[in-house]
Amino acid sequence: MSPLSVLSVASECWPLVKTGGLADVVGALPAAVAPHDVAMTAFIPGYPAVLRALERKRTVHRYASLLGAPARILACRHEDRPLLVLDAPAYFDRDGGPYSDAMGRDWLDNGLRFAALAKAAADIASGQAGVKPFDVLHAHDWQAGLAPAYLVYTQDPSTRPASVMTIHNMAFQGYFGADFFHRLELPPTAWSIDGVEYHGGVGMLKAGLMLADAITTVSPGYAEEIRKPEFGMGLEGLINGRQDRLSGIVNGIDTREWNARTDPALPAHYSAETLEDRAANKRAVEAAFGLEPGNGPLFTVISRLTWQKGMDVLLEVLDHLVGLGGRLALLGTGDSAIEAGLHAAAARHPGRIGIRIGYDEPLAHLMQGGCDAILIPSRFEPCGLTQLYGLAYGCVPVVARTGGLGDTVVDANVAALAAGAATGIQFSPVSYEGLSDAITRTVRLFADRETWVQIQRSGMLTDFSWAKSGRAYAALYRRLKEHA
Ligand SMILES: Nc1ncnc2c1ncn2[C@@H]1O[C@H](COP(=O)(O)OP(=O)(O)O[C@H]2O[C@H](CO)[C@@H](O)[C@H](O)[C@H]2O)[C@@H](O)[C@H]1O
Repeated sequence: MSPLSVLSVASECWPLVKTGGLADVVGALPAAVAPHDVAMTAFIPGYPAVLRALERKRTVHRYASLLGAPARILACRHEDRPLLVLDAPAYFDRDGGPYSDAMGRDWLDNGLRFAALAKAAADIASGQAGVKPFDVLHAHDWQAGLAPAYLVYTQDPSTRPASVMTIHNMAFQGYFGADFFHRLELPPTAWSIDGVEYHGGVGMLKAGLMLADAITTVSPGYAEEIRKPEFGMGLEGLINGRQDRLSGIVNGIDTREWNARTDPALPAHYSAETLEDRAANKRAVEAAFGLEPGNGPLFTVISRLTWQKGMDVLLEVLDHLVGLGGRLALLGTGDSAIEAGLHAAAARHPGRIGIRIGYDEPLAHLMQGGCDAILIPSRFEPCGLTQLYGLAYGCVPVVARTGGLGDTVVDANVAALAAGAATGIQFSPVSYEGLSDAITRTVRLFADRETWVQIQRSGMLTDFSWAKSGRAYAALYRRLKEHA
């Protein structure tokens, strides 16, 4: 059996470019599916940092005009895997982040930038951009949402590859006005409710969900939730209509990057058998955040500071957390009102609450390796990775019972504790009462050392690697190829 070839297209890919969990997953997938005879090539935009980081790039295809601007497809190897990059200076040669300028303002032409990525992906996957055709095109989130549409409307149906659309976050849909349609170089038939049209404009995620051969999301729990209006964000009707194409495959974590035995960001390495060695990491977190020592749990939060992540509710419970003897080390960026609230809380509780506004990958590793519990009060969470990193590092997750959080953390209820199966604390609803009760439970459990260590160990011994999910993606690709 020859390996199945898959082109995975996304706007982020760890370690080259990352703003959130999408990058972790896109970066880890090629290695996850490789043992199952799937050869995956990632395809990402040529942001300046990406082009700088890559060596020995060769041009495999040139566009005089890709949706109006010249572009090249570059091929290279990165971390021993094939990688394709869209070098289109008019779209991607800019300072700032992948989606916004240095001030955090979204680029006005984000629709066109990522439509160009999607169109190039469809050309590559179909063998029209200087490389061999692929069996399957796997598109991630709205930025790649038009790729299945370009396959359907611009490629020969008898030879085009199968497609998968993965939802990492339904809240971002890539919606643009009707005028935008004329920039896409799609045939008029694409302007239809069964195509890219959505509420009188262009829906990029909607197009992918409507036209891909299969839809996945990143946990079974979220796959169920998005069928309901509270979570479907307007797309629940479409999702229900295509339910036979939908499945939930839970994210794994890259156990080479996240390994407490070897992590270069940790002053002290440890395992489930040597948890006492974490103490040195805790001292390092306390020093980094200006925290006084204490007997209660040291909580951490590593998050985008947004409504999705329940960070407004976190602000409400901070006095309660400190009142119970807890401390908090928080790392994040996001809404300015939430950042201001955190600064105020840190000023009220010096030595008890320390915050770092910004993005810092090594610090995130240290916090998982030194703090006692990670708070994740998300209102919705397609999968969530920080609870998985917490499990792997003995940093007990305290999570809202939603989406992938509910699927991956075993609540420390009486039965689970008796069975030695508990790995964290779940709570519901995401409100002052819900979260403050969860913090109270955590403080009590933490005081019972034996029980706490058992919870930490059970988490660390859980299999959160990509093994199972890599197999599930490979099986899906294979089914699609067979039924193409
Ligand atoms: N300030 C900071 N400094 C350093 N690191 C930081 C950071 N803030 C966040 N991170 C890191 O960014 C990642 C966040 O991943 P999540 O899965 O928790 O959420 P996100 O909403 O970005 O992802 C979306 O996609 C992923 C992938 O499918 C889903 O798991 C998730 O539910 C969905 O919302 C983690 O690796 C975390 O450590």
